[in-house]
Amino acid sequence: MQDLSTPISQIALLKQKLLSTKSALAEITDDRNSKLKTLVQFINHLSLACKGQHLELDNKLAKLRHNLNNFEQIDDALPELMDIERLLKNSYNHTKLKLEDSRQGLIRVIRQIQRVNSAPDKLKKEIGYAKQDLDKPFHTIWDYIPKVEQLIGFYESILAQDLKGADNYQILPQHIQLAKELAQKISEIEFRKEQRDQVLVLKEVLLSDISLSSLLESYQTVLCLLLDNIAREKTASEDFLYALNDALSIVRDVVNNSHNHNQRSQQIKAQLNQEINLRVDNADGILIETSDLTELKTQLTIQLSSLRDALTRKESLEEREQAVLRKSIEAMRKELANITNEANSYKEQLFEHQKLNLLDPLTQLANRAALEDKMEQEYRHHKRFNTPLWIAVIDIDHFKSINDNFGHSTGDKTLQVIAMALKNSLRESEFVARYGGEEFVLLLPDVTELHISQLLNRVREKIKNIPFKFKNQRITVTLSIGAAQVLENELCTETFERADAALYKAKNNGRDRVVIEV
Ligand SMILES: Nc1nc2c(ncn2[C@@H]2O[C@H](COP(=O)(O)OP(=O)(O)OP(=O)(O)O)[C@@H](O)[C@H]2O)c(=O)[nH]1
Repeated sequence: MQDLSTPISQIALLKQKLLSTKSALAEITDDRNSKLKTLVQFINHLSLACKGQHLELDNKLAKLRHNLNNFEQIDDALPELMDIERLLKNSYNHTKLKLEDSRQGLIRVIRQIQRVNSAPDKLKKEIGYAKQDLDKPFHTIWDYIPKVEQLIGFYESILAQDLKGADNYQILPQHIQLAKELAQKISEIEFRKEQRDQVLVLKEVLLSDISLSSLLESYQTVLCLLLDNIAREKTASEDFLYALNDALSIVRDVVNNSHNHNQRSQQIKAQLNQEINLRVDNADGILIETSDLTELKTQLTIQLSSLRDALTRKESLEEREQAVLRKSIEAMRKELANITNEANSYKEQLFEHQKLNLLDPLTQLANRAALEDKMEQEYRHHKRFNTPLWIAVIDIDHFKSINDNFGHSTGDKTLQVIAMALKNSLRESEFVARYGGEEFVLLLPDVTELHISQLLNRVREKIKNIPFKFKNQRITVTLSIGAAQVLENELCTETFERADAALYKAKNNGRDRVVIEV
């Protein structure tokens, strides 16, 4: 009998082996599935990461994602994976080239930023470090983006810095000088009453810490004010011309009417004269031809009556003529009177304007233009009669500190008081003008060398003794004065320069003094 235990045990063994093989297979399948799942996830993430960079790569990844579920083995995906690997490699090389281009671009930009002088030192240092950082190549786009952000930051800082100082940034000494000159010019121009407040504010702006934009605005405002005045003057001239034209048209019509009327009267008069002559001739004929006295009387009475009638008509014609003539003359006289009035008021306006153009509006002293006229006049007189003529240039000492400490309008009032005092300290024949700012000029004819110093020191003392009180503070205002006499063969502009040089000496020697140039 055969031993049955062996096959049974073999079957059991085989069964066991089968079971363990099954479980190994299940393990392998699980492992494969889990790897496939990981691969699918990886491909998904890769697709997402690469999306939009390379169309072919996008398509290949999408296809692989789809096929992975159908592959029996991962190995089946190998050809596609290799293909994708090739594409990824190409894409990486391309990106590397692009990144290198961008790095060079950033180096160029940073060099430009380094040229901006207005950047503060700290920022310049940071820019220098950033430039050194750019020496290393970029590996990914993430190396590139922070650098771009850094550069934008530099630009922002520089821009903010420039904008902060933009208003004052470009104000240069020559702009401040321009502002001062404009302030002086508008002080010399006579503006209309309603413009004066605006001009005062403008002057205040021009003489304080002015920005470039305010300077430009001030120029624009002055220009507008002047254009407005020119337009008004033009309108006034036009009005006058229209009035003149109207008056002339009326006079022309009157003359034409009276001429036409006169012609008609002449014709009627000629007819009347003819008629009168005819009546006289008739009377002559009747006298010769008629011998019968009664008949003669009758005929002559008829002729005389006609004659009287003609004469009466002639007389009334002449009266009418006279009346028309009187009316014409009256109309013309009236128009003439109107136009004379218009012309007078226009002349007055012009004269006032001319006068105002020669006056300094703030101090009401003669202005620089008037000084030049007067200087010419005095110079001619001096040449003709060989009389002495002195020019003195006066400058208020430390006037800026009055403006700075007490305000511009106090400065203006001080100028007005000093101007009045200067005017009052001179004789009728002497002349004072505001030359500009805080400078005045005196023309002093007929003063001897002996007396000039005395005269000018008296003026200086007079101003020094004015009890100015600003903000409850007693202030003494002093003058420096330089003077020179017109020499033989010297132009008065040359004398002026010598007087100005003397003033300079007076300032340098300590102010509050008179220096006579000899
Ligand atoms: N209030 C006022 N100030 C004026 C006018 N014109 C000029 N100024 C001011 O006069 C001052 C002149 O100043 P500076 O030329 O420096 O001379 P200063 O302060 O008088 O000093 P020294 O002449 O050296 O003694 C400036 O501050 C001008 O703004 C004006 O019409 N009104």
